[in-house]
Amino acid sequence: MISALPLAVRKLAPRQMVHSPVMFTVLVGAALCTGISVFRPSAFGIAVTAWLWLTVLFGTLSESIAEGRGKAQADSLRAGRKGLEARLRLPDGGTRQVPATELRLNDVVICEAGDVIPSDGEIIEGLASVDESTITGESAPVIRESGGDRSSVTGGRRVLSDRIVVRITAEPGQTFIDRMIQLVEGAVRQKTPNEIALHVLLVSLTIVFLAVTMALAPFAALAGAAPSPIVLVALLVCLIPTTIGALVPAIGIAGMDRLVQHNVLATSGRAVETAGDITSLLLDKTGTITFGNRRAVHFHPADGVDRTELIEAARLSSLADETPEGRSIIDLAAEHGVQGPDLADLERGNAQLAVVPFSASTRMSGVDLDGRMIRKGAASTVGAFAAGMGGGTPAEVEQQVQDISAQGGTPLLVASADGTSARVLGTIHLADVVKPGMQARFAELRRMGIRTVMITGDNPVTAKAIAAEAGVDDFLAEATPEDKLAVIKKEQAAGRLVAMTGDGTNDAPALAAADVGVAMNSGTPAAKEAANMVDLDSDPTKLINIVGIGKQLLITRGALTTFSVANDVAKYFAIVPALFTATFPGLGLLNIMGLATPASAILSAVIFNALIIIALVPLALRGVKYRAITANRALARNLLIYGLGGLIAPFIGIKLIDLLISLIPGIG
Ligand SMILES: Nc1ncnc2c1ncn2[C@@H]1O[C@H](COP(=O)(O)OP(=O)(O)OP(=O)(O)O)[C@@H](O)[C@H]1O
Ligand SMILES: [K+]
Ligand SMILES: [Mg+2]
Repeated sequence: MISALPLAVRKLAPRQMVHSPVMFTVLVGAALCTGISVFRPSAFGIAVTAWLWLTVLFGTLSESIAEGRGKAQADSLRAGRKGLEARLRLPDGGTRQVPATELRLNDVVICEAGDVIPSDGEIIEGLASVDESTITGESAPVIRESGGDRSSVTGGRRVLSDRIVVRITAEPGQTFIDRMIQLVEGAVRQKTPNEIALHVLLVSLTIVFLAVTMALAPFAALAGAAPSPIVLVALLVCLIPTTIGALVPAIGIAGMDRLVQHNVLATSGRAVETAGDITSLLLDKTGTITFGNRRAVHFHPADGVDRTELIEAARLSSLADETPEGRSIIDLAAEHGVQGPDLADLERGNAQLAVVPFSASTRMSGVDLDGRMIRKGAASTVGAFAAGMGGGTPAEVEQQVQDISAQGGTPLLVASADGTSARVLGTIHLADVVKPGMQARFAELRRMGIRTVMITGDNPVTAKAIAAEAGVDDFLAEATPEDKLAVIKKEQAAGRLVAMTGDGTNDAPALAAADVGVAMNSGTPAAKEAANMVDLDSDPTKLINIVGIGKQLLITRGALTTFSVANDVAKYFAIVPALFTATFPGLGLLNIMGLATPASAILSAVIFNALIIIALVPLALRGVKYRAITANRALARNLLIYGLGGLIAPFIGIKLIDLLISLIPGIG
């Protein structure tokens, strides 16, 4: 608290204060009372003035305590980057050592085992194991490689083995760590829609109570008991919602901090709050529910096809395939002793070569080589390709496809055609592994009332097997990027709030359209750019924590608003009767508090009003405990606890302070 003081004092500048109209009103009141106290000093006036200043200071203090915690996080992030150097690749092929902070978009750098990756980027060549341990986590080596959906790297992580060539994807100051630093320091905090709504409420209440207080003066004057300006200011400050006005920034900052502690980076507070109301979660399969290192494990030739012929065709179709799947096929072929020729050999031999790259829409890849069309891909599309040229898919191949799919593997059909006829040569078995612990985590999401749907480009049988193994509620197979987007639009049209988790470039449109888009940190730069959150642990069930944080944020703000407003109402009934009992003896009946004097009643209320801010700072930072109950029940519970608590607290607090004050001579 002490270390947050200097910042709190700096925040007292009027330019900063206008952002919070409630606290700005208190600031103006404090200044007014200071002026009056200078010209007409009284013990009461000076005491009230001092406590008004303390009220403003406690307000800025709560905010700077929250920011201070973020700053400590930010400093440790910065420290990790200090003096970081990069090996920049020059146009002539040589390299030069430059400070990491000078790297620009599209620069190409080289990282070898032991190097710290200087900035965010995409691997364009090579494969490496990278220590993805995050700010809070422990060491977690993962494989990153060019070509597929696991191609992005984050600045500040260490390469553990091998060598990669990385194209920088972030301008200086725009990297992940930079954005995280800005976020935790509160520099880019924009008001969320909920915060704006609350802001409007607070401004309205302030205006209403300003009018009430001003109206009180002439009425009281008519009755011959004109209150002094200091009393009026004190009354106003007690009535306007200072508690919540002071704590709102701290609540928001604390929510963002909690997210960073869970290794989630959010680009907006809005997404975090929306997460609290999510009812459906759509997930990509490969790389999100599974690890995404889909590798070829087996070649199954069709009856009458030589195994080597299948392997050679599979290998040719993958020569120019930059995806990890494609490269794993080349590797498996080599294990079977099938090696040359490679692309360069073919070009040197003047072969007629056209590459057909893989796309998630065609679900197929391959080459056209000297009039021969070699394709591999999803059974449905390659089957249709062969059928188009009169080549049927043999029954045993169909069976093989079913068998691989039933095990949760991805079958790729290999076919070869020459323009007049086509043959299906066999299948390649791609295997992938479901990330551990998914079942229990998806069950937890179900308990929270969130429906999980896996959307995959894979075939329905594979999708069904993986869906069952992971324990999602539903799945959609053979989905194109457009289908993924359409599912989100449909859910949203039905009035549901949708979260999407994905890792691939083909997930980017859906990630952007979803109310909450969470990209896996292992994913492509496009996916991470489109999403409004990135999970550094690449855990698709992290949404459980995100939802919890979102709900907690909303509940905390709601609870403290209820408390604050109830508090102000109670203060009104505690001090107004005490103020006018002398003038209107009838009000004596209402003066149940039996406060010592009108002056000590006012001062006690002002002191209570200031102290309650400090008393609630820990709750604002920690957050009100979130339980998995429905929103209505949570609301009812909070109204009861914080509403009732807010009504009762001032009566007790003010009475106690009044007792203490009445012991001090000179006031009242
Ligand atoms: N390199 C490749 N060459 C040919 N076909 C491929 C290749 N990679 C994948 N496929 C086929 O295309 C289908 C869809 O591709 P992919 O799995 O990338 O789509 P997706 O929509 O991202 O789904 P997922 O949820 O599995 O990530 C795969 O199921 C597979 O049949
Ligand atoms: K108040
Ligand atoms: Mg994918």
